[in-house]
Amino acid sequence: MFLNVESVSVRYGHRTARAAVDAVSIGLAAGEIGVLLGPSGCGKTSLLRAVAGLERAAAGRITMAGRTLSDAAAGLHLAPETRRVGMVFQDYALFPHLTVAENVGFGLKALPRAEREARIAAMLALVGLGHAARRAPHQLSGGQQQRIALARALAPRPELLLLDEPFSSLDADLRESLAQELRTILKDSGTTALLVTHDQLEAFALGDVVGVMHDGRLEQWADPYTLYHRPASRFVAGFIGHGVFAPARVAADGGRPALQTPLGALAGTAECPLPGAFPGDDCELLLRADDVVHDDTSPVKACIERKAFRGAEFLYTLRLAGGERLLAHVPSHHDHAIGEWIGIRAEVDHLVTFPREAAR
Ligand SMILES: Nc1ncnc2c1ncn2[C@@H]1O[C@H](COP(=O)(O)OP(=O)(O)OP(=O)(O)O)[C@@H](O)[C@H]1O
Repeated sequence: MFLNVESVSVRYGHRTARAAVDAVSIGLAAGEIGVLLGPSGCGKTSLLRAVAGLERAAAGRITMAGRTLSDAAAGLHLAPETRRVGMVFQDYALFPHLTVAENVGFGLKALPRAEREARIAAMLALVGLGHAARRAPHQLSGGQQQRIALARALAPRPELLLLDEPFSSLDADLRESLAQELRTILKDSGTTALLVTHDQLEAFALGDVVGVMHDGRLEQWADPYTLYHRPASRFVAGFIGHGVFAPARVAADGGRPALQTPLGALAGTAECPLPGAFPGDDCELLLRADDVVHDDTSPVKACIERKAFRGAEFLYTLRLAGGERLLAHVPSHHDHAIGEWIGIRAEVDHLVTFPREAAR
């Protein structure tokens, strides 16, 4: 791997304080985009800052392209400016008294003038703002300023680009288009990048690999498809997408093993074998809103408790006769009233089960 973060911990204050980052390991291949995702306070920014060298790792090692950047056991900690790492922060902090071109050229002072100007022009072209070179930052929109911040960070050819919530001060529409653009720019320039966000759509739009953090720990480090369809923990399953945990039981269905669920028996497949030994064969099945299909011919009926319009679809909150609650995405031309009973069935491609939690 190009970037290796090995069992890194970050602690603020006393050695015995709870770790903000607790023995986290991740790796990125050259040119890959990694995203750290998780709720506020889970430690994403602290991990990013440890990679940047802005925080000292209390334990673990960080290496990049064969160089050791941090090694807590050996007491080694390279200063941020010697790590060949570029950074883009949330508040894009362009220098207001410099032009756009001067901002982009800020880290290139050591280059001969002609080379420097060529690099500035190339970076401005990369972010689609070649025409804005002579403007002042305040003459640009928020999204344009953030693209200049990106050009400025990429100009000195960092080996790794770190981005901390780069779009959080922008409005939702702009965020989505910039996320797509950012991915194209990073891929076109072959940049290896690690980005922090709490927005899962942004993480999925950008990341080749996404890490979900919770209470300082890394719960899973995987591609977006795997995170969604094969969450490794109950926390990841609950944090990503819409879904519920339905009580289920491993039992025989006409002699074949099956999972008995409130929506009927579901058979395992070679790809998704039925779970092995749950105590008493009881477990909980993750049922995502897109695993539950509206079907008037189904014998299973559910009452609509709530519905949220999402344009192309509704997100229905449903209650079965037995009291279990489910979520379902239903095309928005199926506009049923709250309180109405509709037919539903399960269409589950991936059986994801967890041990049943006693207190639930
Ligand atoms: N400089 C600091 N001094 C003391 N504690 C800190 C410091 N920075 C962060 N923490 C604590 O470390 C934990 C992780 O914080 P961190 O900022 O890394 O989380 P985060 O996931 O990036 O959160 P957010 O999305 O809100 O920025 C939190 O409990 C936070 O209060």
